[in-house]
Amino acid sequence: MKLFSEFGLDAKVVRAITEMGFEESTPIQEKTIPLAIEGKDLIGQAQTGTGKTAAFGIPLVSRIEPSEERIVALIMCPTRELAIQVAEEIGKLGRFKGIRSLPIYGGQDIVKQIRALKKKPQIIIGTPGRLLDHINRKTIKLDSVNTVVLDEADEMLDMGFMEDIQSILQLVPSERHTMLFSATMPENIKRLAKQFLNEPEHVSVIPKQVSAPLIAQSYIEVHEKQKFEALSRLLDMESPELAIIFGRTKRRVDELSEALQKRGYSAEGLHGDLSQNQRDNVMRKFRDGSIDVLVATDVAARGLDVSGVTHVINFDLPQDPESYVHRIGRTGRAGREGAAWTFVTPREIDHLHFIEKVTRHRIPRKPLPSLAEAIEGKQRITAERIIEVVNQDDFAEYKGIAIQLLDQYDSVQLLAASLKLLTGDKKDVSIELTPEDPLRAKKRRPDIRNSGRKMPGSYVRDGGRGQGGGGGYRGGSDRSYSGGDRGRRDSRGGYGGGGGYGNRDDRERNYRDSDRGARKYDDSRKSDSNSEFVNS
Ligand SMILES: Nc1ncnc2c1ncn2[C@@H]1O[C@H](COP(=O)(O)OP(=O)(O)OP(=O)(O)O)[C@@H](O)[C@H]1O
Ligand SMILES: [Mg+2]
Repeated sequence: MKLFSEFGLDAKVVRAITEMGFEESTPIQEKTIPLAIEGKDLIGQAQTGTGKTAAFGIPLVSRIEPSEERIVALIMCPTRELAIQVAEEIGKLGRFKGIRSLPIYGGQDIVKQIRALKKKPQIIIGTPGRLLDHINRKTIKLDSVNTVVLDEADEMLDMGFMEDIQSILQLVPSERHTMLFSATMPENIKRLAKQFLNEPEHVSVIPKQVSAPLIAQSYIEVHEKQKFEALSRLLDMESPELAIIFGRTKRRVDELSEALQKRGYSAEGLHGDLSQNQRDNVMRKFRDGSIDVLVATDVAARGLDVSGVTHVINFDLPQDPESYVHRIGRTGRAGREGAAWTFVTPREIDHLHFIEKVTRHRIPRKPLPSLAEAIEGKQRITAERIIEVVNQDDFAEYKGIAIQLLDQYDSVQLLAASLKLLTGDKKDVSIELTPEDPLRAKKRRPDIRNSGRKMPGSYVRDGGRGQGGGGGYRGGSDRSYSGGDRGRRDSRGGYGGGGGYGNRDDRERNYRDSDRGARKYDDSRKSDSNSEFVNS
């Protein structure tokens, strides 16, 4: 591995990297930094949590002069939380060099953003909806931009964002340096991406499996109605430091976070219908550990980097393999280990197998945690908490009563009773969640398989391993999930008006929310699509 001091970077940038605690580059950083500094267009693919942000951030801040007063670089991200996080990292990287960067996202006061833009940032990190809004207001001009990064490129170029991205890129001079990054890069997206790139270099450090290797993956087969019980047992048994639980819809997230709170877990929900203030609060609490459990829709699936997340639980199976890879990738980051658990209802087993095939990773089945395992887990945690307090030795004022109690009762009895009290069992609070319909795998039409057409859902790596397979998922190129159901996006809250920006920048999957208009798919996409999955 190459040390950051060996890249020939500006000393101020190296100092910033060192202060961030990085010494050695990760593989994607080692490969992309020199190319990006040269100004080479590239598609960078590497597993979740392997430092793609710095892979584009370091060359970006290296190439910009602090005296520059125009916007020269644009980074686009699919969600607000990610834009904020990436801006934070870019800010740190450019700190000593005096590079000015600014996040621009929906839900935040636009007047405040306009004021911040007057400070002449050189790098804008934004979500497409709000960016377009500023462009229309002429508060952001892109005619000096010479570098564009699409973080989570496959998500950004997927149908829900394509039009916005196209409109934005049309305003950026074509003489520019463009870089795309993601942990997943389906072939059809790669092809599409080439529209925006100039002789791109493919930099791929995806070894055998697409998902990150330090994540222990398991699934539990469970009926819809047993899911909540399974979840609370799993949380008790595993006692995560921090956990993210993914639910399929916003309603699910609301109900689930409320149910968890009732049962005594410190949980809150995150989805696109919350106000930006609420979203910021939830993220802040999760990042500083004031809550242990974040319940979220796919709005939290991509890019978020919260240290201490030891567990990801898919309460509902994700719609597609990419979503699975990104969701579980919220743990097992930066060399740390993590655990990912997925609940699968009996009718969804085929869908799980599809995810396994595409991600090339067999997910072992585990039994539902028993009540005994759950209780044992909870007791262990309470005992650990007591020992922690004992070690702190800061309870002198309790010693008097302890001596009195020990005079009258047996010590084991006393401690067991205290443990029971502290463990705080709230199992008797009854919980009722609205059931979600299962995801179903539709039978693949045999003519597609035999016609020599490539199969969907491929993750062909550069170098072409696995090319040309007739069957299976390796040789394929068209990713096709759920024809019209995927890619619905929030079309409320248009532009122009002072308020009411809605959540245009988050493409959340509102499968069941009928108040959202499903976006029409264009014909080329349709003909690409074999409708692998339908959403019942
Ligand atoms: N060279 C490095 N040494 C140590 N830690 C690093 C290094 N580069 C990045 N990190 C840390 O690794 C974590 C993951 O980085 P980052 O969020 O950029 O991953 P990513 O590849 O973009 O993941 P995702 O696909 O989920 O978006 C961050 O906490 C980051 O600070
Ligand atoms: Mg990232």
